[in-house]
Amino acid sequence: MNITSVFKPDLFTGKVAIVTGGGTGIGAAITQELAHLGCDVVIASRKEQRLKEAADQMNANPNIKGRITAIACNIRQEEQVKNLMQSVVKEFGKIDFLVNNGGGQFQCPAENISMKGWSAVIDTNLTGTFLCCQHAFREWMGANGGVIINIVVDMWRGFVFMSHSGAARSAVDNLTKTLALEWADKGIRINSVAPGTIYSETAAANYPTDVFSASREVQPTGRLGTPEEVAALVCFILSPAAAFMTGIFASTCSHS
Ligand SMILES: CCCCC/C=C/C(=O)SCCNC(=O)CCNC(=O)[C@H](O)C(C)(C)COP(=O)(O)OP(=O)(O)OC[C@H]1O[C@@H](n2cnc3c(N)ncnc32)[C@H](O)[C@@H]1OP(=O)(O)O
Ligand SMILES: NC(=O)C1=CN([C@@H]2O[C@H](COP(=O)(O)OP(=O)(O)OC[C@H]3O[C@@H](n4cnc5c(N)ncnc54)[C@H](OP(=O)(O)O)[C@@H]3O)[C@@H](O)[C@H]2O)C=CC1
Repeated sequence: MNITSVFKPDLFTGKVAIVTGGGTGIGAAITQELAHLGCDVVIASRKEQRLKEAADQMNANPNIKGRITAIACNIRQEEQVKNLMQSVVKEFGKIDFLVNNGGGQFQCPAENISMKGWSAVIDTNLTGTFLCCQHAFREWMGANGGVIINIVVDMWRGFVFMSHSGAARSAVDNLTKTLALEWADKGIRINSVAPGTIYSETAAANYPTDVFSASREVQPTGRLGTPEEVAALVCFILSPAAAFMTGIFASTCSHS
């Protein structure tokens, strides 16, 4: 994977981040960029073997200065989220950054979505994000401050055939705004970021048809975005350059 850093090489030296879904696609690019800038990163998701292999592969990159550690966690399970936050504080002594990137959905017309499928998407994207924010607050950030980024989608004009995800992400954006207000006096900044339409092998594997190629022509840039371009925006918001930015929705591209 490429690293496209435009920041100072030691920007995040000494910092500790958690990136959910940090072993694949956009999450892996965020992880690599953070580690390139000196941050220790804990990546967390369900598929432990794939997660560990991703961490090993990224740690083998000679351009990485931070250490990348894998901890299995299903963000839908509160005990696993609590364990993730407690393990990171125990091993690294703090949590400076939390990037709630783990999530996703399947395409299905609204009238055909089963209750189980609806719940899986809401529990992953809304409740999972809430649990990660809440337990990061309880275990570290409430007493020490920090920066949180919630990865959402550009759902403002609807999210066709992904009504469950559009509803969950819109709720996450509102949650972001509320937490920004509730937690500002604790030194916590929290913003949401919507990637434009970003191709990666793992993202594409979730769709039966080539939805990414199909959406290329409606992009104002005439091309899809890259995971590295989302990582650059995330690193900007985590950095002191965005110290006055909280409760904001930002996107790498408004047409998805
Ligand atoms: C225009 C181009 C797209 C641009 C925007 C791109 C946005 C992106 O987000 S790309 C990233 C895509 N990555 C992912 O979505 C990864 C994560 N996704 C998932 O893990 C699943 O989609 C999940 C959110 C549904 C969670 O999966 P899991 O907990 O493993 O649940 P199951 O697979 O067991 O499914 C539970 C339940 O959900 C229903 N269901 C699942 N897939 C489909 C489907 N393709 N069609 C219809 N219904 C589906 C179904 O009811 C499942 O239960 P069972 O029937 O018992 O299997
Ligand atoms: N690619 C795109 O165009 C866009 C992507 N997004 C969002 O960006 C984020 C990253 O997507 P992208 O990199 O493209 O796709 P990927 O499919 O590569 O990434 C999804 C990640 O989420 C993790 N994940 C899913 N469910 C859970 C769970 N219950 N607990 C913990 N981790 C979980 C997966 O790991 P595991 O399976 O091991 O749990 C995987 O690493 C997602 O939230 C996605 O919806 C938003 C807009 C556009």
